[in-house]
Amino acid sequence: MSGTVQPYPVPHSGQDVGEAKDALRAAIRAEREKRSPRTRARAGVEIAQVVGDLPQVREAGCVAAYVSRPTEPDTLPLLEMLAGRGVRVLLPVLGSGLQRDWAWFTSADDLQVRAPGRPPEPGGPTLGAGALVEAEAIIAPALAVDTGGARLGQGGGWYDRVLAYARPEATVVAMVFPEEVYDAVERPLPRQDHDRTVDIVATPTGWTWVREPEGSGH
Ligand SMILES: Nc1nc2c(c(=O)[nH]1)N(C=O)[C@@H](CNc1ccc(C(=O)N[C@@H](CCC(=O)O)C(=O)O)cc1)CN2
Ligand SMILES: Nc1ncnc2c1ncn2[C@@H]1O[C@H](COP(=O)(O)OP(=O)(O)OP(=O)(O)O)[C@@H](O)[C@H]1O
Repeated sequence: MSGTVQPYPVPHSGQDVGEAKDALRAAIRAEREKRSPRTRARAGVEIAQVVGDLPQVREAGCVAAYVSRPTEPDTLPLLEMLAGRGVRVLLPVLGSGLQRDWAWFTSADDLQVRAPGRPPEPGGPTLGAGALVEAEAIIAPALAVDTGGARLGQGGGWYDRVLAYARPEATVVAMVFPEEVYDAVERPLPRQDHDRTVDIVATPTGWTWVREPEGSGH
């Protein structure tokens, strides 16, 4: 057992949804700090298998993904698996602010932290925010996801904004550690109007729909 817990800070009176999100982010980040580099590396290998086997990813010619930061599940095994299959992989580029842009994954060696605190980024030409329309599957980072599709991110609103460029039928897959999947009835994640829901949550141990697939009749 990893010994990690599922934080759910009790909201106090007068706290708004944004503050509740921040309290939860802080608690989940603290749990993430406790995982060893070995656990995180193993999670990366396992989650690559899980996500790589998703039918929506197997069928995709273009996938948008991201380069993990130190406490996130490692995404490099997934990036290399997809590239090895000949899938085109879009990666976030933040530019000087938190601008939303994309560039193609070419190789692990090309990924570099280009500003302190930022995720590693590819060095190739940027393609504009709208390049996301190419992706048939979108793998998004998250701190937590609930079983109703709510996603808690790092708090920049980057994905909430950039998902406006996704094609409507693209499948959005959030990747988290198993303890970060929340029951939408017992422990719903704080949610705001601008929050974009995700379709699938993937962890190193498996994946599940968190939103009814189109045409499921529900
Ligand atoms: N791996 C990864 N890539 C991602 C995201 C993510 O959550 N994880 N994002 C999800 O949306 C976007 C980037 N979001 C970001 C949001 C905030 C900061 C940020 O505040 N950075 C601070 C330093 C923070 C630190 O040191 O930890 C800074 O730039 O000053 C950076 C990226 C796109 N790429
Ligand atoms: N579509 C949007 N348009 C304008 N502002 C937005 C939009 N989405 C998010 N924001 C703003 O971005 C900030 C962070 O949003 P939120 O807390 O939902 O981030 P997050 O989804 O956790 O982060 P990220 O997507 O970067 O991982 C909030 O102040 C919010 O008002």
